[in-house]
Amino acid sequence: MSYKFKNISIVSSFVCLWLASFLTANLELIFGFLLILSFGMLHGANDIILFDKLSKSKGKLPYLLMLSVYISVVLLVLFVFYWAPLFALTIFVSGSAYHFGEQHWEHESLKSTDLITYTFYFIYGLFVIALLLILNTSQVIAIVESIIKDQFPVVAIDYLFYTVSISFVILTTYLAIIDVDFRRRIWQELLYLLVFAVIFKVSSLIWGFAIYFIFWHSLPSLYDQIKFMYNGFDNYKMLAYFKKALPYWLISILGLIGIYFMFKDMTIFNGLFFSFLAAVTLPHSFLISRMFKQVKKK
Ligand SMILES: CC1=C(/C=C/C(C)=C/C=C/C(C)=C/C=O)C(C)(C)CCC1
Repeated sequence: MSYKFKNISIVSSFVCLWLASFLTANLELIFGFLLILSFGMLHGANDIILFDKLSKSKGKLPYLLMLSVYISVVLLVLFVFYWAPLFALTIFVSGSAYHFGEQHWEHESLKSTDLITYTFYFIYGLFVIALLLILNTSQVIAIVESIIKDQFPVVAIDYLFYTVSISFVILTTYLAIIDVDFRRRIWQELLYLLVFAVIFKVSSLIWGFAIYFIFWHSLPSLYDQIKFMYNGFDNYKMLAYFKKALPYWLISILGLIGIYFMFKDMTIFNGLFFSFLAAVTLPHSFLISRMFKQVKKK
């Protein structure tokens, strides 16, 4: 993550942690969804424009073609969620893990092979997700069971957490041995992980997820995307990004409001919401990874 953002992320996290000390569970849920639906969704709302920008370097693609490819991928993921939900959930969590890790570490240019670097992105992201899940097991189980429409054992989350923790310790130790810069940074990064653990433990699942997702992922990603799309960052460029994103964002919000009023049950809504999030996250993770690679080539 660009270091410009670290201070904003840390201060915002502590403000939200302080809020958690007196907000009721219901208010945490409302504010959590407000954050996810605003900045969280916004950071993915320009994916089609990003697709355009990434493909332009190779030759122009018609807008309708890109839109159709994008919608087909989203529908395909939703279809897999319907037919093989556990498989789809596993792919979603794995893709998200890589995506979180890449956003967090991309700016650090680790001095290792591509394979180790990409594996580290994945394991770091999965460690953050596993931490969130193991500190909120009962709420997670309710949502996962609503997605897979079957029982889900708590031990699966325990196994995930312990396996990922061991892999994370091994990889981190290895990188600390071979890379001096990484060795210098790692204490600060471990401290952030401790802050995440406190946030996830004290907050409800959605509030804890929202704090990480917005302040440690979406805002830094928005900054990187604006810099990439407009060759720099200032208030005008930010506004231009928001204007472009507005129609896509509105369509998604209206769709989700529709789903909420169709079911009016928070557990079913959570299940559908995460399936929807997964359907847009997989193409999003792919596009952002391509964006980072293109920036590196420049
Ligand atoms: C919190 C949570 C889950 C994981 C959500 C993830 C991993 C979201 C990732 C979103 C991304 C990466 C969005 C785009 O940038 C589960 C496992 C569904 C269970 C219920 C609670």
